[in-house]
Amino acid sequence: MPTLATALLQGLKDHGARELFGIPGDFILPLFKVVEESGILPYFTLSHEPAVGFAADAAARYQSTLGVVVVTYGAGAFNVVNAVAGAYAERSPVVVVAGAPGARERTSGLLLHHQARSIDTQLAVFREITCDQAVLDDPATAPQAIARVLRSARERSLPVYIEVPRDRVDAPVAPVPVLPRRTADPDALAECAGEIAALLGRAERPVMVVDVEIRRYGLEERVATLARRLGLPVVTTFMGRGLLQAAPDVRRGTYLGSAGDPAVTRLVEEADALLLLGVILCDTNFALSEKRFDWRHTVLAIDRGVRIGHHTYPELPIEDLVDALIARAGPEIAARPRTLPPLEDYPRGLVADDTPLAPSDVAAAVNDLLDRHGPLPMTADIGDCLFVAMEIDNTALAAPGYYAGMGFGVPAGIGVAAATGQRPLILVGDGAFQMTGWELGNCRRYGLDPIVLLFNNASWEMLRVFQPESRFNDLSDWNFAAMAPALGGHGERVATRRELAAALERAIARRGMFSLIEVMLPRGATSRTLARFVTGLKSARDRQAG
Ligand SMILES: Cc1ncc(Cc2csc(CCOP(=O)(O)OP(=O)(O)O)c2C)c(N)n1
Ligand SMILES: [Mg+2]
Repeated sequence: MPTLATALLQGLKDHGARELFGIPGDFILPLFKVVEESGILPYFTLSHEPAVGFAADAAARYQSTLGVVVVTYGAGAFNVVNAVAGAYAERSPVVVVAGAPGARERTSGLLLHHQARSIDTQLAVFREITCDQAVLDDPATAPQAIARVLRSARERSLPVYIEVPRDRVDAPVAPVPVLPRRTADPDALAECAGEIAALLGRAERPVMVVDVEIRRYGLEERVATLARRLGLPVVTTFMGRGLLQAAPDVRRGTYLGSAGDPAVTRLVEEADALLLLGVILCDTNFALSEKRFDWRHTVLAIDRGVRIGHHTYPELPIEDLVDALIARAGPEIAARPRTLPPLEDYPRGLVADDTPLAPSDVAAAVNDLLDRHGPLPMTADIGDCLFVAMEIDNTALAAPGYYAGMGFGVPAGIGVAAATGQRPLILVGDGAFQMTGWELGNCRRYGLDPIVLLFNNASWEMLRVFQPESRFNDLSDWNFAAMAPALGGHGERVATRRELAAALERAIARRGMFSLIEVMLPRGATSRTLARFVTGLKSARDRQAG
């Protein structure tokens, strides 16, 4: 008969988890012992729990399955709150497995170490940033509780919380079942699909817009099929950048409103029907829209619901909707006779000369590199590096584009590398690197060799563009490249286009250790995309101020 620990780990694996990330502590030591000795799931420890959360989140995003963090009670669990909040905002199904005091400790009458206000404060905090929770204090009900919570994580593509009292780890329990996925009511699904087909059929200029949920539910291929069947051009949102990498025939670019490619912006804003699949209606996706949605001609499928006009179909999973629309659509039909904008042209052909580097040069150099060597999965942090990522040809990308929390980039790249065995390209600014970049020191023991592009402008530049008068945005130059060898990697500084191109080639050829390329940039210089974003935001604020 399994124990609570082995049943939980096997249950995570049966629900799609492929690894876990964590940092042990005395309240989780018994479980961590089983993690290590059972070998049910590969595990990776990092140096600080925020990184553990970011790594698990990115692993979930890249594999379209559950990410798992295992942390100790209190100090460990509270350290992962921000990463889980970001996962919630961006609909990434991270399972938080947190240690907790045992039954006898709870009644000892003493305040426990790592306890905040009450012993259950940890559960209370995670209730706010997870869609379902379970406290495994009763071996008789624990398997069903685990199954319920893991199904919630998969169905909602949101984080969940599982609390493991440390005196329950070895309790014998039944195996954790895998509960059947709850599908759409067939009649509601048929009615909804029929309504959408009619709406699209009446339209002359329909457009499909896609965002993160089509990756979370592994729908990219089916969505591309649907677009071909319906002859719909597809545009990604800012958050959805990197989606449909394998479907360049349907993809027409990324919608960035007034900050984006004008032809793509016109395609979306002049559409007479919009099919929004998995789209988060957030400011980073739509704050720069020059035209508000006309809900009479707009369909939004997200979070197991479908809104059409001003009515909603509840409990209608997006995967069922996409399948139903594909079934209704006729055979592949040639894209409607429309003049579609050319695919966005990304900067390429960087002349490797002694010109000092500007942020957008990095995009051109990376596009040239990937043209020569093939695609690499990318992660990006918050900062101008994320806007440079918008200038890199559509390659799979994990970045906190909506939640916008710094510190994500490097741990996320480590998570992708550890989970998938692929070699990621990590884009990060100096400010964000100061937060979590040191996690690169963990690459050596796991044999990971990411390539890190560190944008060093000795500045919180994204803040400076909005408040140039503030001197607190001036950072000092930490000379990060010089520290790379001590962390087990290779580091070099580049200041010209020639140096960057050569360093990238050397990094591609260098295997077995991380390669950190410190790109020296002047304060005040930003990418073209960030400059357009700032202009767009300022004019949007002026319009609102009226
Ligand atoms: C956890 C957290 N704390 C503060 C902030 C606020 C912020 C948003 S952008 C930024 C500056 C980033 O500096 P960096 O050097 O990394 O990149 P760049 O601007 O290109 O120079 C800050 C401090 C956010 N978003 N998240
Ligand atoms: Mg900076």
